[in-house]
Amino acid sequence: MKLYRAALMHTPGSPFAVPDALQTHDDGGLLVEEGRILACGSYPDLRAAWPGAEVVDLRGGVLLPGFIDTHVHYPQVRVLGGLGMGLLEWLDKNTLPEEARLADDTYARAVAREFLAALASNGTTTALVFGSHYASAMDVFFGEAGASGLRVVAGQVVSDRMLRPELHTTPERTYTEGRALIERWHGVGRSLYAVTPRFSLSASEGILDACASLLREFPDVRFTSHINESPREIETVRRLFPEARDYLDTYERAGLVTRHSVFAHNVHPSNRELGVMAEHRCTAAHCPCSNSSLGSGLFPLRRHLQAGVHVSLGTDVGGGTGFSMLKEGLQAYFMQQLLGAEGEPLGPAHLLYLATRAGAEALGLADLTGDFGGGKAFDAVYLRPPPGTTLDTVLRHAEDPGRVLADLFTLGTQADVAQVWVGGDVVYQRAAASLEVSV
Ligand SMILES: O=c1[nH]c(=O)c2nc[nH]c2[nH]1
Ligand SMILES: [Zn+2]
Repeated sequence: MKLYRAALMHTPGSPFAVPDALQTHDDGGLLVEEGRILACGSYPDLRAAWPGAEVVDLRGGVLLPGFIDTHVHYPQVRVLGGLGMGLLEWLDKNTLPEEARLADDTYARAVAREFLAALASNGTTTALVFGSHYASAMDVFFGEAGASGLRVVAGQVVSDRMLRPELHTTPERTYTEGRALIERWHGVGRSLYAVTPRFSLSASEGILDACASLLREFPDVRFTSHINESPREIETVRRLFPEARDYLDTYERAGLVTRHSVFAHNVHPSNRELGVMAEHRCTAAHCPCSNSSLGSGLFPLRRHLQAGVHVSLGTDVGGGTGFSMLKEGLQAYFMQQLLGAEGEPLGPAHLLYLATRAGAEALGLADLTGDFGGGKAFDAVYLRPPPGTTLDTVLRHAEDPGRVLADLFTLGTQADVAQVWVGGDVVYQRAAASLEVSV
């Protein structure tokens, strides 16, 4: 049994629903046994109640629940930085040529390792991962994910038009390859499967129906895709699906809008779409860095909240600008500021919730991860800025926990991530002398 001692913060509830959702302990303790949290509270109280527990002294930094990235592309890590393009040009010129390279398993393995290492070193402990178009690259990915210790929900991406021929499949292969991957990987270790048509623009009704067959056969499997990202994309989908009422309807008619569905972007939804998303309790994964970089638009967070649609956060690497969920939270804040009177004012508790607990809820994993509640897995990120950095200076002068959290989102980077645990296992440790001091 270990007692981790640090300043700690988490959001067991939603700050969009309750005012005191942020819980903090300046001198906090987390009691952990076999990777599970037994108790979370003030260190002196826990120390008195469990005097025999081994103390891991992490004072000087802040312990947060591990970040949960609900939209990030495995094959795109090497093509980050493709600036100056809108979505469709960016896919065509920057991204799809790279995705085609994952046909080679050796290449795919190197990319998978880079991708998983980047998640862990940024403090992300769970991710909903948009996969590769190639089934073999997904076998490689799930194998590497198991070795990394991270929680991943991932699936083969399927498309049968409008991309490039080598990335296209058929409804039959969508079903047979998807089924084999689910049987091999869903529920194995910390991995789960997500059925993943790329977007309706690149998927015929046959492909969407094959996806629906997989979901009917494996009801516990998750679903993810893109929606309502850019005006040109939306217009193309309208032309491709003349019968559909709107973009969501292309998925809805196939039976793909469920509690297990996570739709990335949704920057330009209609009120009807928001109503249907709320009714089915699915999630919009907001990706503010990607929306800014690709010029997709300003996410209408308030309209989602007013309609009752659940919202989580995603980095959308490589349309986004990196793996940091701290940066993503800050950009979400910026975008609401830029919306003026239509923006939803976000405070540090909202940012932490969006980067952690909201993702766990989106993925149906809130009983397992997303906060430090008793019985949950010890999935955590320890942020400790190197001495002399601006964040280090600012934190020394922060007057209350809310301000500490705001400072972490404003100034925190990958360099401030000192250690990361999943289920009590260390999955990342910054190169330096060990930070664990047993007393
Ligand atoms: O941000 C995005 N990244 C992608 O790779 C993609 N594919 C379809 N639509 C997309 N949007
Ligand atoms: Zn995406």
